[in-house]
Amino acid sequence: MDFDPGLRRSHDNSPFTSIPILDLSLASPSGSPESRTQFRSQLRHALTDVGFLYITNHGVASTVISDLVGILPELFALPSETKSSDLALVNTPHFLGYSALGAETTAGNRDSREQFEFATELPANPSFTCASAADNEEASQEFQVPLYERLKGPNQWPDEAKHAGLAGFRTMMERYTAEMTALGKRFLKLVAEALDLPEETFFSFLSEQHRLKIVRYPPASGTQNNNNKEEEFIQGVGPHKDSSGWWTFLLQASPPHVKGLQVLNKSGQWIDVPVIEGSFVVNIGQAFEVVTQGVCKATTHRVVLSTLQKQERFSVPFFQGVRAHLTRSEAVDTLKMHFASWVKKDAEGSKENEVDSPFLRGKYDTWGESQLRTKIRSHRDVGKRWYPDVYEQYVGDDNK
Ligand SMILES: O=C(O)CCC(=O)C(=O)O
Ligand SMILES: [Fe+2]
Repeated sequence: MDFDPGLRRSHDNSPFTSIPILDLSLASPSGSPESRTQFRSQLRHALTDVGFLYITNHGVASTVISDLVGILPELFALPSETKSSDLALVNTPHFLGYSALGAETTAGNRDSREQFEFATELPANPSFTCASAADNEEASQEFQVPLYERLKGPNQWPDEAKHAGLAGFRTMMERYTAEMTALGKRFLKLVAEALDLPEETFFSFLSEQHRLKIVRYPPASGTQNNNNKEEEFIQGVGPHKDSSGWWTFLLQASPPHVKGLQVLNKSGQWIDVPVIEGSFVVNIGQAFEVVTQGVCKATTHRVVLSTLQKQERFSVPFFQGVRAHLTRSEAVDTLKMHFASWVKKDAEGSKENEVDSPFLRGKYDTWGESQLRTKIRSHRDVGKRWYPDVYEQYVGDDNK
């Protein structure tokens, strides 16, 4: 299927002022050739000029979404002792579990959110479970498995028998994870096509483990002097590019009047990403930017909470996992030839396609190790307890 190469020049240099909405039903194999061509060109624009888009008619059953959205308040209503002790992130080496409000900082400021992290349910690697067996066979095997494999493992599930409101939670989450895994792969085929690549090109970059966060932003309260008459904004999560996954599929799990998510355009304006019911917000992660030579950008975004709105906000980002043993040279070289002409065209007179990524700048050759470093640096209690051999090294390595 050849695509008009002229469209490669369609890079529109004006900054975006809204987020494109892509109707996945247009891309259906049973659709007309015209609608599929139209879809490809809209998707290409979103990929190369925005880095963010909504998808509608995505095929995920609405009950799978509404069941999950309905149960989220119950999850956060668990006693704080249960959240911060029984389900705490520090309980396991997999960075799965609960982080309390204020535990995270982004862009130098404290975020105002609490969250549970879950992932595709996987068994813990057996070679890491015999910690003290220094001279037996299993222990010698331990050295053959990279430490980052320890990021994979089982979830910490709340006890549904003890908390009636959470009945069915695990089933709902597993169903949601399976649906998002499948949607993610369907979507990557469309992305590959829109970039003139064979449809399965991006599958070889994926991991078996995808991660999801369930996030709650509490209602914002203003400073005492202001008496809440003037609008102030509190940082829900500070400006960042998504660094932990290949692509992010975000469910804004609050009603449309609850605002918060914003995306930065090239002129430095923050563009609102309002809730559109029945949609997912989809955005590019940094590894994808590296592999596409900067043609598809990971775009900066943030969540701000208005002191006038005073409403809690829920969201569920699904981070499609990147294969942990992906090396820097593989990431950079695999599609270099394909994107070379795109890069040249866009680079005329500008440095727009230069990629600045912690993975490329860092000392560690694999994606897994670079992720492990980032996670240990942001959750030092987990690092100290479970990764004592590399803790000092990672914490001392700033990689600015
Ligand atoms: O809560 C949101 O809407 C966005 C969250 C986000 O950007 C993230 O966790 O990476
Ligand atoms: Fe994000």
